[in-house]
Amino acid sequence: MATQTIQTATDSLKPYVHPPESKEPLQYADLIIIDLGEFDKPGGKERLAAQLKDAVHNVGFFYVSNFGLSQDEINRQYAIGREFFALPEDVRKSYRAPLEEGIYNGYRPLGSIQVLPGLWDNIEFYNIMKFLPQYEREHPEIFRQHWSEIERFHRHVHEHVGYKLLQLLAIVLEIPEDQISNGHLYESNCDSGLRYMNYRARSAEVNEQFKDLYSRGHTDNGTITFLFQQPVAALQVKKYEDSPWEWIRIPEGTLSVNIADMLSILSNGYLKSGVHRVTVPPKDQQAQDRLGLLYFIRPSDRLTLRSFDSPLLRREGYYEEGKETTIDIPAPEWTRARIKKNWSRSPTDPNAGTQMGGFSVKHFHD
Ligand SMILES: O=C(O)CCC(=O)C(=O)O
Ligand SMILES: [Fe+2]
Repeated sequence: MATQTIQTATDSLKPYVHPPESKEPLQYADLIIIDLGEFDKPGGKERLAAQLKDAVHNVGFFYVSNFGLSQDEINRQYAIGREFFALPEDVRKSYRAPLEEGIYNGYRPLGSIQVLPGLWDNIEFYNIMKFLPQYEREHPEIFRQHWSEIERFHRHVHEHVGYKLLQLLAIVLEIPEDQISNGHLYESNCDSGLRYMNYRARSAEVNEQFKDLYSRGHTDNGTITFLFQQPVAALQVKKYEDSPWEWIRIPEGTLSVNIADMLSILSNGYLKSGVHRVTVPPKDQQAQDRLGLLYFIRPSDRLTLRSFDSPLLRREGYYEEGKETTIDIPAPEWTRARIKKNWSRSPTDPNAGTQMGGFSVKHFHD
């Protein structure tokens, strides 16, 4: 995607200005940065894959730089999100997604889920699924006004950033380079999408009741998650089983990436689904709402849900002939089943999870 300024004379979108960073001394996680500018250079992919190997096996989180979107292009998406969340609640709710079917296409209202028993979340988001006829639905004017710009952004994240990372993972696993990306083609059926996300600030008393949590420790559904840079600290990662929760500070010009459950399932746990949670921001940031921008890549019905037969996994003892994981259902059904579960699980169930096709994932890690 070109880095030209898209603002036109007729464009009424007011620029988005991010709030200042926290001045508090926070323990930030040290994560590697993968420079996608190297990807097309001779030997570049192989060098990047070698650099990535430890992070995707042991941590599940890393950053990427030079991913082909300018700060201006990203900030315009934040500005669109800001306008949407400023709409009256009844208008936002009139675009509700079919959540009970496990589909995030449209609005997910504030307070949909109990974080702790009796305590409803302060999260709302709006997802735009792929720009394909099967995902069309009514959208608020603010999105329609910028529809082609959102489509370019959406496709770029999926087809350029996403495909490249899925190729690097295939190189790490020593399987054909396009094997994973072919199961995630933009034109295929899957529930990937761009998410504008808003956490409404709560009072100090309410934060205390929630044990300072915005969302509990979890791994993500789907294949891979991208989180665009913004300065309000709240996301924390648990790098290793025995490490403390550390804050994520996404450096300017980088994107945070986490490995999600499907890659962990298909690699029999070799690829680590990154464990993270969202807490109340530090004191100097907690009075304001927190606007986020994310893109979720989910597996398509073209992805065969069978363990990757990878020389690396064989060598490392993660693949045993005859004991491969095989899930005999289309991948989008798997990811929808997990979302559906959010509407039926009990907030007091510490072992909430999704089981299907002989495989299960835990919903909480805290
Ligand atoms: O808002 C964030 O920083 C992370 C959100 C998240 O973990 C999620 O939506 O799965
Ligand atoms: Fe998450």
